[in-house]
Amino acid sequence: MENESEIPILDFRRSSGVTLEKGSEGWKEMSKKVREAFESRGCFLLKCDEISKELCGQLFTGMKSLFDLPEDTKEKFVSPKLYRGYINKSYAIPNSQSFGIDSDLDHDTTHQDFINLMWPQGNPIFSEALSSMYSKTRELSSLILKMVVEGFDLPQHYNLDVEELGSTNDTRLTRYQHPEEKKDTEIAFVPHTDMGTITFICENEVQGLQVLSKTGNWVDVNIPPNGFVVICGDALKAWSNGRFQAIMHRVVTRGDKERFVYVLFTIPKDSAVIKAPSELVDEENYPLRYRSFKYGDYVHYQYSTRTQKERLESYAEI
Ligand SMILES: O=C(O)CCC(=O)C(=O)O
Ligand SMILES: [Fe+2]
Repeated sequence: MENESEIPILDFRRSSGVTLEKGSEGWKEMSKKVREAFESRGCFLLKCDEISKELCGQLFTGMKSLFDLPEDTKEKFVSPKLYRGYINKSYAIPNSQSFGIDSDLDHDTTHQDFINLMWPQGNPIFSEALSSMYSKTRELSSLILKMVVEGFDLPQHYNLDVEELGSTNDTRLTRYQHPEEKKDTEIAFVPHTDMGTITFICENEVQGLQVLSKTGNWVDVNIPPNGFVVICGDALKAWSNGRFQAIMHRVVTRGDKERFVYVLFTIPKDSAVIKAPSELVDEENYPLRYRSFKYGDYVHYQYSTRTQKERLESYAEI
C-alpha cells in the first residue's frame, strides 16, 4: 500500500542526470511523473538547479527586514483586491502577516514598485532577489504546465490553454509567528485548497505545511533542504476533468522560530473560461465532471460564501 505520508519527490536537477529539453526522453518521462503526482496526491516536492541556496538566503534575509519595518510603512501597501496588499492577521492567518503582490505578464515592474514603496531609499539586494525568485518560479510553473500537456499526451495546441491557465501571478510573502501564550501546536493557516492553477512554495527551512491524507489525517510535509513544494489548485483540477487532486492543506506553527514563506500562485485571468479538453473526457471512465466556468466568477463565489470543503464541487460539479 502506498505510504499515505509520502509525497512524491521530482528531481529536475541536471546533477542527477536529468535533461529536460522539450521533446527529449527525459522530458517525456518527467512529464509522466508530474501527471502521476498531481493525479495521486495533488502535489509534489521539487528539487531543481534554478533556485540556489544563496538566492533563498538573500530572499529570506530581505523578508525578515521587510516584516521588521514599522507597521505604518507596511500598511502603505494596499490593494483593492481581497487577500492582496499587506495583511496583519486575518481569518485565514490568525497570527501572521503577509504581503500579496499581484502581477501579470504585461506588467513586470510590480515587485520593483513594491520595494520602492517599502524602502524609498532603495534595497537593491532584496529587490534583485525578489525579482529573480519571481522570474525563476514563474518559468518553473510554466514548464510544469507544459509537462501536464505532455503527461496527458494532448495535442500541442493545449499549450495555449495552459498558458491561459497561468497568465497571471500573485506573489505572497508570509511571516508565521507562534503565539507565545499558546499551546504546542497552533493552526497558522486554516485548511484550504488553492483556487488557482499551481502554487509554488519556498520556505526558510522551518517546517509547518501539512496536507490532508486520503484517510483524513494531517501529514507533515517535510520539505528537503533546497527543495520546494508544488501544489495543484482548483482551476487545474477542473481543467483536468477532476483527474488531478487539489490537495487540502494547512500550516501549523510549533516552536519559537519564525517561518518565512515565499509563494507564487499561478492563476488564470478573471475572464478565462475553465473547460476540460475533450480528450480528458470519456463517457465510460471519465464523464465530464464540471461545467465550464469563468475563473473570476468562481473566485467571487468563494469569497462570498467562504466554503472551505469541496468548494469546486459545490460550485461547478455536474
Ligand atoms: O505557508 C505555506 O507553506 C503554505 C501557504 C499556503 O498554503 C497559501 O498561501 O495558500
Ligand atoms: Fe495554500
